This record gives sequence, structure tokens and C-alpha cells, in this order.
Amino acid sequence: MKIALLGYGKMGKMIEGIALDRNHEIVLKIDENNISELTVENLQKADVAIEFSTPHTVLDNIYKCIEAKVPLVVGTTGWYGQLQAVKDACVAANTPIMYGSNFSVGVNIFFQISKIAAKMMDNFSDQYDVCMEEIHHIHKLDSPSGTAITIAEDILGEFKDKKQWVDVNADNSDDVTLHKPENLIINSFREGEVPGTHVVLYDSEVDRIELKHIAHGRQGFALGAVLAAEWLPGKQGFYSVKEMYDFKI
Ligand SMILES: NC(=O)C1=CN([C@@H]2O[C@H](COP(=O)(O)OP(=O)(O)OC[C@H]3O[C@@H](n4cnc5c(N)ncnc54)[C@H](OP(=O)(O)O)[C@@H]3O)[C@@H](O)[C@H]2O)C=CC1
Ligand SMILES: O=C(O)C1=N[C@H](C(=O)O)C[C@H](O)C1
Repeated sequence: MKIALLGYGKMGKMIEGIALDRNHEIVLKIDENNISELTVENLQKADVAIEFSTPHTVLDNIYKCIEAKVPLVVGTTGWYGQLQAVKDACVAANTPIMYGSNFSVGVNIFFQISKIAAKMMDNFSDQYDVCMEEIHHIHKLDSPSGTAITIAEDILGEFKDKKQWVDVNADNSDDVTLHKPENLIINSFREGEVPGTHVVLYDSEVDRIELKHIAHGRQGFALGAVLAAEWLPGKQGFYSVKEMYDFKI
């Protein structure tokens, strides 16, 4: 397949290596220095585009791919508030798009485990409170992580006592008003070069249950994005990475 890489940083470079190993060809590489090459004409040389740029640039890139009608895999996080508008534009233009806050198979298994746990724990919400932690490298631009938002939205769908998620980070950690019983707290930490750690904690007076995923590196994210790029062309509409993995329980 001919692949366009929109964003050629830590993820873009790792995706390139995996794509070449799987006999794909990279026909376009875009970063901050050559954005003028991101044209409809250049995009249409690709069978599929893979977008791992920044929260500030992802939307322009998405709409450019929609204009070019090129299937698009989006891994960039930090634009959750625009998700519905992108879904609508994708369906209206008949251009397939897949978004995944996390493309690794391990995290997608973790999503399922966490959802099942939330369903069970909702029966014990008089005894257990739930909160979350995410830890990432200091270069990360968004908070909470996209992965944490996906996990939190799944918990909110099952755990009736919680009404919304709230991010607690270095900027607002002394704001005690955030700690209301109806808030699902996501504690976001930025440390060194941590690739990505996510924890769901159920705490009672007598014990604690912890569900934890630790990424050892970015390889799993990058492989998942290439698998998505192989899966998406020929489909129609907006997809979540969860639909690609489609685990049977
Ligand atoms: N869904 C998933 O599984 C994963 C998602 N992510 C997300 O992916 C995104 C990228 O992560 P990562 O690779 O680590 O970040 P990096 O900062 O390493 O790379 C970002 C790249 O985007 C480039 N860029 C800047 N402006 C544009 C533009 N207008 N168009 C295209 N590219 C541009 C930067 O160029 P320059 O270097 O010239 O500044 C850089 O090459 C983040 O949002 C991160 O959260 C990360 C890992 C897994
Ligand atoms: O910025 C990162 O590095 C990562 N971002 C994604 C997220 O926000 O969830 C996925 C992964 O955790 C790494």
C-alpha cells in the first residue's frame, strides 16, 4: 500500500519502520517544515494516510484528507471536543476515518477489562470509589491522555454514581473543589520519558483493586496504527479502533 505520514515525529518514524517491514511504501511525509506539501494532489498519491501530529494541527490535516477523499487513520489525541464534528464531516464526505486514542492491542484488551470491571463494581458503589491515573513523558502536549478519556468514558457508561471525568494535573492539583463524589478524577502525571501508563483504582475502607497497563515503548501503538491502515481502505464511515480489534469474549 502507498502510505502518507502526516506527522513525522516519534510515532511517525516508528510507523514508517513497521510499514516498510510489511512491504508498504511511504509516498508522503509531512512535518512542521514542509506543510506546504500537504496538498490534495499529493495526498491522492496515497491509498491511506496516517496522522500522528499535534493537538493543534490534527484538525486541519483531517479536513485536508476529507477534501482529498483519502482514507485516514488518526492517532493524535487532544481534540476530543471536536470528535462529533469530525464524525459528521467524514460521513457527509464518504471518506473513511478511524480514530484510536490508543492503537496497541494490549490497551484495547485493557479497555474491555476495565469496562467489564466497571459494570461489576457499579453493584458495590456504596463501598468502592473509583479514580484513575495516567503517567506520560514530559513532552506530551495534552492532558488527560486520550487513552485515559476513553477509559473514563467507558466507566461513566457503567458506574452510575459518576457523572463526568475531571482532569487533575500539575496546574490545578490544589483545587479541592474538583474532588466531588460525582466526579471521576483522572490524576495526570508527566515524568521523564514514560511511554504511557494507565491505572484504574477501586478503593474501599478495607482494600483496593488496581487495574494497570504499562507500555514498555511505542512499538505496540505503531504496529496497531499500521494494522488500522491495512484494515480501513474500502470501508465507509467513521470507525473506532475498537471496531478493528472486535474481541470476542
Ligand atoms: N493513538 C495512539 O496509539 C498514540 C497516540 N499518540 C499521539 O500522537 C501524537 C503524536 O505523538 P508523537 O509522535 O509522540 O509526537 P512528536 O512530537 O514526536 O511528533 C509530532 C510530529 O508532528 C509534526 N507536526 C507539527 N506540525 C505539523 C503539521 N501541521 N502537520 C503534520 N505534522 C506536523 C512535528 O513536526 P516537527 O518535528 O517539525 O515539529 C512532529 O514531527 C500525540 O498527540 C500523541 O498523544 C502517541 C502515541 C500513541
Ligand atoms: O502522547 C503519547 O505519547 C501517547 N498518547 C496517547 C494518549 O494520549 O493516550 C497514547 C499513548 O498513551 C501515548
